Amino acid sequence: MAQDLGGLRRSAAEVRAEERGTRHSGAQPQSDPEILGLKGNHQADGPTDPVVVRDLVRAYGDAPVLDHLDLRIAPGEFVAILGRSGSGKSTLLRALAGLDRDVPGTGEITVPRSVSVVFQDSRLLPWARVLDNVVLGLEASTGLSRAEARRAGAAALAEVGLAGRERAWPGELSGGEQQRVSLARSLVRSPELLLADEPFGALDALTRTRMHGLLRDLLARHRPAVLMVTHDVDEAIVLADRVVVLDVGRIAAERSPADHPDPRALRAELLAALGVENATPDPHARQEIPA
Ligand SMILES: Nc1ncnc2c1ncn2[C@@H]1O[C@H](COP(=O)(O)OP(=O)(O)OP(=O)(O)O)[C@@H](O)[C@H]1O
Repeated sequence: MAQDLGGLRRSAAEVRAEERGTRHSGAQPQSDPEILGLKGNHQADGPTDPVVVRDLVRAYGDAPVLDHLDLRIAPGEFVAILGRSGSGKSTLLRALAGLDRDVPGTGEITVPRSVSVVFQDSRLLPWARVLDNVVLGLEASTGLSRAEARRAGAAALAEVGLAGRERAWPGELSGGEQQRVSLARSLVRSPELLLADEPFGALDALTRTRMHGLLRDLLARHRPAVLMVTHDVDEAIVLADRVVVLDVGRIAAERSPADHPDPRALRAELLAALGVENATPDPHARQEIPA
């Protein structure tokens, strides 16, 4: 048995573990029978439980990529993760998704029962029509009938502005439309936690801005907690309740845009935490983090 998780095939062990509960405890030793993540100390958390990362360590070789990291995400909270290339952003996201079984480490992660992942590339199956991509695995994971799953999938496509495109092939859609399908595929599963790894990183500026508006609307309706990795400081400020800067696997700065008195100063503070010295002076110009 396998289940689709935002485009990822998940093993039976992962699915069983997820059904049992929501708590997993760091990377597993290679010989562990439940090596595939979401294992150990499981508890049936309710829909209002936060995401908790405690003392998380991940390392490739000697150098820690995540260095005793603590992070908490409240239900419905949107946390954006910024950091230079190699600072551990994707490693953190993969740990929360339970996709880092091959990475040595320690620590504890508690996530809600229902987690969806969106990546920079939409990861749609090219040989399946749009609606089939959205509902793939949905019956098995939710207990919906085929007709109910397809109705829910069509409604999700309508929510992302793609009503009428159910029978299109992914290759017939633009990059932005493909990301909309990817969002629909995630949201139709009513996730309590949405993990997004540079979801708009491959889109042009105008499409990206439109996607920001769409995402905000969707989140206002669905209210999952969100952890989004991005290279775009302004995207983080615009979308997130809290912006966290990672530096070599540690939190170097945290800011809540809504509480910050001055957006320009906030931007400058975040860029300074990222080690960007000559920031673009115009706050409306996008500021990407150099590698
Ligand atoms: N499978 C792997 N094997 C060895 N090292 C790895 C592996 N995956 C990641 N790393 C290393 O871990 C560090 C953190 O990687 P990670 O992908 O989490 O960084 P990131 O902050 O997401 O970077 P980017 O912004 O470039 O995507 C990097 O130094 C990277 O080279």
